[in-house]
Amino acid sequence: MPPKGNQFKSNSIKEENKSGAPFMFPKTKKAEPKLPSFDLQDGRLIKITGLFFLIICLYFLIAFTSYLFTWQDDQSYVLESNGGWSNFWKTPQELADSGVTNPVVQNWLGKLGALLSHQFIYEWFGVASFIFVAVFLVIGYRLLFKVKLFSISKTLGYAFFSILFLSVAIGFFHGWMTDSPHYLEGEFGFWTNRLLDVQIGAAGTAGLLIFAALTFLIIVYNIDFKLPERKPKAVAAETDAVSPDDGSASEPKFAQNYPVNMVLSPEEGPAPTVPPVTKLTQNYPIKTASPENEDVDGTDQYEFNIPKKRPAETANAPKVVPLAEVFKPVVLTPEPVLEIEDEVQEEEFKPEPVFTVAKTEFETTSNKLVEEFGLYDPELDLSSYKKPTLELLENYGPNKIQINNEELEANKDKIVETLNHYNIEIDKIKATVGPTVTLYEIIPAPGVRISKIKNLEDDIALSLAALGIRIIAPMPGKGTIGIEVPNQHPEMVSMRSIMATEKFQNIIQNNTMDLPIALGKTISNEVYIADLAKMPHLLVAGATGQGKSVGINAILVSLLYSKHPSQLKFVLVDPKKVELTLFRKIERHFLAKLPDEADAIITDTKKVINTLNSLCIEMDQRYDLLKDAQVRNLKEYNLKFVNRKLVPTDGHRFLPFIVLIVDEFADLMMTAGKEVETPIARLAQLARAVGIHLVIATQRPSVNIITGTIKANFPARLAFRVLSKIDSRTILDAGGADQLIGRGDMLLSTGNDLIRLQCPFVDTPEVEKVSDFIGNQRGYPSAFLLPEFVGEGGESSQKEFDPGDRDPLFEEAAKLIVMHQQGSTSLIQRKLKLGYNRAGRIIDQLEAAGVVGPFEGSKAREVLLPDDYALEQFLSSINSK
Ligand SMILES: Nc1ncnc2c1ncn2[C@@H]1O[C@H](COP(=O)(O)OP(=O)(O)OP(=O)(O)O)[C@@H](O)[C@H]1O
Repeated sequence: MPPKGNQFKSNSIKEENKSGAPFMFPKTKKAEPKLPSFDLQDGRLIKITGLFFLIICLYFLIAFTSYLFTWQDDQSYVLESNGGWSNFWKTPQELADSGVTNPVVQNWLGKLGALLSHQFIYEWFGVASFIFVAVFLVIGYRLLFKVKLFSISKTLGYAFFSILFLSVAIGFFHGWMTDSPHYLEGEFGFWTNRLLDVQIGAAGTAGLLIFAALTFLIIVYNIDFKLPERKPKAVAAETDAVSPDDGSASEPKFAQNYPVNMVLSPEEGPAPTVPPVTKLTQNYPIKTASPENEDVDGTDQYEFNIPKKRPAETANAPKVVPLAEVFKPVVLTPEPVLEIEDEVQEEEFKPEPVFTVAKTEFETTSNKLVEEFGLYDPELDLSSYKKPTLELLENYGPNKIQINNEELEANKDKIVETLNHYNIEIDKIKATVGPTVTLYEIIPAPGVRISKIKNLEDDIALSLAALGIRIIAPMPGKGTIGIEVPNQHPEMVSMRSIMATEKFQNIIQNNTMDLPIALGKTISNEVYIADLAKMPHLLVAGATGQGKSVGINAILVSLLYSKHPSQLKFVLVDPKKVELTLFRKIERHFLAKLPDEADAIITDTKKVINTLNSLCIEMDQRYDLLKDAQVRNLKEYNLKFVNRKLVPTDGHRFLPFIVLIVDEFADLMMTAGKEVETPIARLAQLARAVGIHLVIATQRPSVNIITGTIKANFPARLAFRVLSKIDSRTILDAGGADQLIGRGDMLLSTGNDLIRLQCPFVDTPEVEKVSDFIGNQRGYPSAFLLPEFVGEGGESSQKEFDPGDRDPLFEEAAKLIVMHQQGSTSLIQRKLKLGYNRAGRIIDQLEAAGVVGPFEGSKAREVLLPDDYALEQFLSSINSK
């Protein structure tokens, strides 16, 4: 909404033009001195009007009261037949001539008092005219003292009805006694009754009056509640509770708010399961369900009837029940502000009470928004986006385990032989053929010590003449000893075969995992899919050429196949510069970057530090948003946002998951050390709840790279083949990774379990096709922008302002910012339709020039110029330089 000041300006310009006068800025008009004007907004006029009403009120009150005593004396003076109002100007002589028997008026307020009272009371509405006094009082009091006795509009409405109704009602009863109009009902009341009598008869008139009275009571009583189907009988019972001349009648007299978790509103329809509240005494605490409360004296308690019998029966024997018991059937929402309302009712009338659980104002607005616009759909911006298809991936091999019985037999024989050689007897042996290794499970004869078998690991490997034998003794949860022997012809697990499985497709379709990553096949040929969001971070290690990069590609591809660009963003760090370049094409869909960065894939160590720190800012901002939304994690937050319970005007936004992938962590640690370790450790410690997850890969899992701090925060670790047992221990806290066979053979440690997996293979051309497929679709205008981070000596810290070098839109941007008093880049971007980079440059210039303050993280920058005038002065000063 444009500011008011501008509206006034444009209005005044319009008026100038309408009248044909030459165009002038309103400023020039200021020169003419003006007399004080009494327009409607002037407080003095209002006060005078208020005073006038109060005087009139007093005048009428005295005149009317006097009329009750003096009307007979003044009758001949005020009668229409004797001259009526024209007598006001007549001399006593003239009055005598016109037949006035008593020319000296007795009314305490003289001729005018007598004439006015006669007009209002006798000729119009009878004693009901006193209601005018009340009306004038309410209006005058409000205008003069600015004190709201009652709502003026309601007062006028009720007064109008009451005057007419009372006049006719009094006329109806008085009509039985007299044949001529009387001051009690006035001529209006008298003649209306006559007319009604002729048309609908006395009974009809009585019916009409009752109907009018009840209608009035219904309207008055239900003024704040909707009850169109309210029975007249119910209203009849309420007559004691509401008085028609009570200006506050819109609220039931006995309504009180109590901090109990629900609203009892008898107006909203029947609820048969709930007993009626028969008595409600103010200012007493509500008793909780305890046996001693059941017999307490009714006057000190809130008592509720359980309608076990018909109302008439329960009226005689009301049973006191604790509030908690009465309200049992209602499912409560957490801590809404709730009220109990009741009314005084006659014994025989028992309306059926109704429970409604009050919705907070906030809930109702969000419900309204959802009704109007539907749920917020984050995918709408890129609604045409298509997820990559399976055809983009290659199908390697038959995808079926080829069981070579000869090999199996030979291996079994060798194992049995070797063990026998060491006097270890075997009861049973079972083989499970996996893609790369076959697991032989041995049940040793009773009495054989497991440690003995474990110690023979190398001997068995030697006798089997195979690399990569791993002995698992005992097999967790199985009571057997496992010997993993590599297959002579390992099978390649293609990414496509994993993606095509029902398991993966179900996960994608049913959204059962937030960040599903396909990690290949287990030793028993099961497809293994993990949820990165639950891990919540992943440390990947493996010697060079063992399949690490393929593994990272597999993780990226799994996520690209399962998520919409609005739900997920990657921050890609690739110090090796070549591994992740394939994903450059998906920048505008899936990548996040620093505001001023040209390239979304970060290869420079300095920029990595800035990006990691920026991610920490993003994390902190997200925590602030979560705190503000009173939720504990990203999922709950987004759910609230989708349900429109959080609105962008409060700074809320839909939060996509952010996955940080670092392909060569060792390189970073060597060049930047603590500068990298600190933000990584912070993110690893805290970022999971706000949807930021890390995948850190390293070739060298030595302790100076994977430090204690980092390791402690990465419970999930993935080891490809490493060169030494020590490396294996560093990464997995256990041996085994050194005995893997490479080419995607890996061990996944999830804290307790160690699972051997064959990583799915996805080749570079496949990745390229997938990124092409995504990149060729319509994307966002730019990559997802991370918060700005100004490091020491960073570009943004140069705050020299050169007026000659300013952007052509500098002035326009400055005006915009001063007008909105909001120093935000996105405002400039939006209003001037600029790209982020240019808008960012302008805001830097504005900062250097002193129009806005420094960057303040998530908040908009402070605007240092208060108004247009200051800006104009400022601009002319820099222009003159
Ligand atoms: N899951 C797999 N299935 C089959 N072969 C694989 C698999 N993973 C890797 N390989 C083979 O191993 C080779 C090396 O893999 P990759 O490039 O991933 O190694 P790396 O660990 O990333 O090496 P570096 O650290 O030097 O980049 C691949 O070219 C491929 O032939």
